[in-house]
Amino acid sequence: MANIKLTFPSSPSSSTSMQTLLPLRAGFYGAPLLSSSPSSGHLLVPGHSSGKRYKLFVCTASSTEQPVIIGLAADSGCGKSTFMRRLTSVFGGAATPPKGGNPDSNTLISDTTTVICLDDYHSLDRNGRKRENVTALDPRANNFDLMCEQVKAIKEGRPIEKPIYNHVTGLLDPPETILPPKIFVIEGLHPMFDARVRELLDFSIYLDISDEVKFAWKIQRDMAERGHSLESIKASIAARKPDFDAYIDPQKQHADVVIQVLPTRLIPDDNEGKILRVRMIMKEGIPNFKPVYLFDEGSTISWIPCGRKLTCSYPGIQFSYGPDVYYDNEVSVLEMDGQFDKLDELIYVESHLSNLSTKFYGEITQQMLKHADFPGSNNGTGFFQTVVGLKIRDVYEALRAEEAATPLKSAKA
Ligand SMILES: Nc1ncnc2c1ncn2[C@@H]1O[C@H](COP(=O)(O)OP(=O)(O)OP(=O)(O)O)[C@@H](O)[C@H]1O
Ligand SMILES: O=C(CO)[C@H](O)[C@H](O)COP(=O)(O)O
Repeated sequence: MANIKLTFPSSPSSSTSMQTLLPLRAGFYGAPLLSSSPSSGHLLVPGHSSGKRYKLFVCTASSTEQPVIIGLAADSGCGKSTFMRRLTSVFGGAATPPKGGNPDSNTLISDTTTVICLDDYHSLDRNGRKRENVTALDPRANNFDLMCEQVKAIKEGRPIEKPIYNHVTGLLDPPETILPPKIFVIEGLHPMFDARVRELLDFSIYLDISDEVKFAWKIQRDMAERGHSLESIKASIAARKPDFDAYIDPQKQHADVVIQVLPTRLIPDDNEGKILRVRMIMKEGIPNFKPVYLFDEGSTISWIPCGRKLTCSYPGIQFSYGPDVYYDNEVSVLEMDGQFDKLDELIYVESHLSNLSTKFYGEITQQMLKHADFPGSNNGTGFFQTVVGLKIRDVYEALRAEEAATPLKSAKA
């Protein structure tokens, strides 16, 4: 059987560089790599007697990089998309659906990051769920074997043919090809449900939106923007609740960071859900992750910022910080209740926090100002989501550095 030499442009653009080809990625097509030469631009693979064609692809990730896998769990309509937009912005570049692909794809791709939505692993489409009388939250409506197999493949640097759940038609569409990126985010209902998938995550986040706030957000979006009636929104939340409690909510015990969103305590009996108390619950002892702290690490602190330095109208703003225990795990909790009026004054708060993982003074404030129009930019939801974005950058850089320090290990992995 003759070997095949695949030749590349001699001066490849940065996005099609030979150096971006991974041995493992070539192997995916049944073509184990015999040799490669970035300088002369070739890749040698064995010929195939069956006449099967090799499908050639080029990835934008660097050859020795193993993708970092991030899990983001939350119920539908709880701010996952907003969080993802903040995250991809930290790494630079906008995230867009795969070019030339299915217009109803749920995937978002930016220079460094690919975000897939786990709804794509629904094994039952809308009709199937109706027939079987199960919700999309029920594990029986989802294919965890395939999810596990494909997340593992990406982690090992191999592309996948991922199904697409079409939210417009309620049907399962033909699959799309996903190439291993530098950062692979799996977002949706169940990223931490299956222990095998959980094991593959390098970092995990759970967006924990209280029922009151979820209701307020649903009304805002589904009633104001999508024309749903109040009764139908209430009915949809009630119908999901038992499965949400059984299958989605328990995942928060596994998350490295939980962003909990609650009604404010600054206004007695507030039920508008506009002013929020947001808590960032950060697990201690997670590799490459240092919890943020206020003033003094490990102390219990309550802080009402000076009104002359941080303008905030009624009901004001209050921070607290301290150690706690969450599902038997030691955690640090940073809390912000209330909202700020002038986004640029956030620098005052930023300068009082430590372990923020910023690269320069004021980076968080700059990020927040960049996306002032995103929901939650004047309160703790946007603030803490931005902090977690920087923490993910930290995890990514630390894993890259570890890989660089042990090149043999990463080549063999
Ligand atoms: N931090 C926030 N503050 C106020 N409202 C918010 C916030 N985050 C999200 N929302 C509201 O919730 C809606 C849904 O947000 P987003 O699209 O980010 O959620 P999602 O989890 O991706 O939703 P889905 O899974 O249904 O696509 C927004 O349109 C907005 O109305
Ligand atoms: O919980 C959800 C996650 O986004 C959706 O309700 C689920 O994916 C089903 O989608 P649809 O309502 O479009 O059939």
